[in-house]
Amino acid sequence: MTNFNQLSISATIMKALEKMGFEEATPIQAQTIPLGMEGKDVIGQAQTGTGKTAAFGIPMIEKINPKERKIQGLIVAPTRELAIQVSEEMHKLAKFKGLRTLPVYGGQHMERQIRALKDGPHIVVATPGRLLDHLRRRTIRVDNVHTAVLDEADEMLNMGFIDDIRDILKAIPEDRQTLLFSATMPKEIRDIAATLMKNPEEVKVKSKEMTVSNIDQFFVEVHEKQKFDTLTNLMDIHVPELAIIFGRTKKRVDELTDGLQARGFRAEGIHGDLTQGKRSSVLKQFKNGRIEILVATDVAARGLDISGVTHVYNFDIPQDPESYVHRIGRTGRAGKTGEAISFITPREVPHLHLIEKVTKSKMKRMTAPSYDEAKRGQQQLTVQKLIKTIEKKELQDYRETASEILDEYDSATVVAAALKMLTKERRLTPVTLSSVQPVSVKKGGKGNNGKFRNDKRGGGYGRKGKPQGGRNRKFQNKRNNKGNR
Ligand SMILES: Nc1ncnc2c1ncn2[C@@H]1O[C@H](COP(=O)(O)OP(=O)(O)OP(=O)(O)O)[C@@H](O)[C@H]1O
Ligand SMILES: [Mg+2]
Repeated sequence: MTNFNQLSISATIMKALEKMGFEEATPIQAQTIPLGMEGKDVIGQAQTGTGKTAAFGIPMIEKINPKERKIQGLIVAPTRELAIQVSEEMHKLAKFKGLRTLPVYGGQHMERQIRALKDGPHIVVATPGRLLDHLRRRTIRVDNVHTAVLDEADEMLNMGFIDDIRDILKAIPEDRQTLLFSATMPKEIRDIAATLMKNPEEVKVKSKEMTVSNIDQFFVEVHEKQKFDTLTNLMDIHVPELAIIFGRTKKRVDELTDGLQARGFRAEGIHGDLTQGKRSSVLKQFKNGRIEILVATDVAARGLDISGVTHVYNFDIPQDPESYVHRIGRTGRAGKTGEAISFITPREVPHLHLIEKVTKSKMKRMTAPSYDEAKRGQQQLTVQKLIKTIEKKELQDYRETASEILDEYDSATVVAAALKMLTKERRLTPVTLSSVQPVSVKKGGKGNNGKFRNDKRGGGYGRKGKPQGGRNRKFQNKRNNKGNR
């Protein structure tokens, strides 16, 4: 274990780390902060939830001159929610140094954003689409940027983004320092990455598996038509504190959310077709526990750090092993434990093995619970509610009626009736989802290691409307397809 004070970090950042409760540096932080502070280009790979944000954030902050009110650090992240979160973490790390950090993302009011930019932030955390819009309009100047970071680098260098990222990096002075971080880095993408950097140092935190060991991984083999009942049965038994359920498409997420609500779960969906206002409010409700289940497309798969997520359900198994790694990584963060449960239809079994092979981890078989087992789980929940009410001791007004009924019936019968009334029998609300095709292993048997997907860009990234390439052809938008997340 490495102490932060062994890493020559300046006093203002040390103060921030103390305030944030960081006692020791994580392995990726211990290995990349010194390289970053030397000015080296770094490709950093470490498992989900192991503190990559501070690993690139600290060296960036160290290099920034607070007196110069120009953008000196630029971080690009694939989704709006992640840009906001990274910006918040950077703000916490940099506040005693007096740095200003601004998130810039699609779906936000352009005029308001331009005003905030005029305020002179030192660090900007942006999504690629909106950043390019600003570069085209010349409302963001990156001539003074000396540190550029691609968070979720492999995702950003996928087919759908690569041209945008190239254009962004071309606008930044060449003598910049470039830092690329992710939990996954397929070789093909690493090769592309190297072309954008100067003699990058590669740091890969050694571990046998791509996934963290504090996530217990399970799979349930289940026919498509039984998936939904199995899901609600499982949740009645697991009783997650907070759970994320991943579905394959936006429509799927909408249907799942409706179905879960109909069965009495506090669930909301998040995907790229929702307004930014809705996306933000859903995430806020989830973070403060007002909703207990977040149903999401892959738009929520990467980077999001929400404490209290105890369970991740892959209602639909993801196509790419990388996506699997990131999705399940929403639990088991910063040393906490979590469970990941993936639903596999019988035809998807080969795909399960592919994911296990690429991620070098094993999923244990979990049997689908029976309805009776789930019903016991539901009753336990009701019992807990009942006990809470008993402990509140505000029952005086009910005692007389209670003793009257106990004169006529025995106490077990009365309690059983109360439990029945208070327990929502979920089975009584039938839910049918539109059918979907099973995922299949791609030709060649090796699968698609997360590379070169061009079928799901757009929706999650907030690019709405036409490109505005007129002013500056260099920043012409080449991508305008509608994604499925
Ligand atoms: N040294 C540390 N000590 C304690 N907690 C830390 C430390 N570094 C980071 N954390 C906390 O750990 C959590 C995960 O960090 P972070 O989001 O940076 O992980 P990540 O590696 O980027 O994960 P992902 O691959 O999912 O993006 C955050 O809540 C962060 O504040
Ligand atoms: Mg991260």
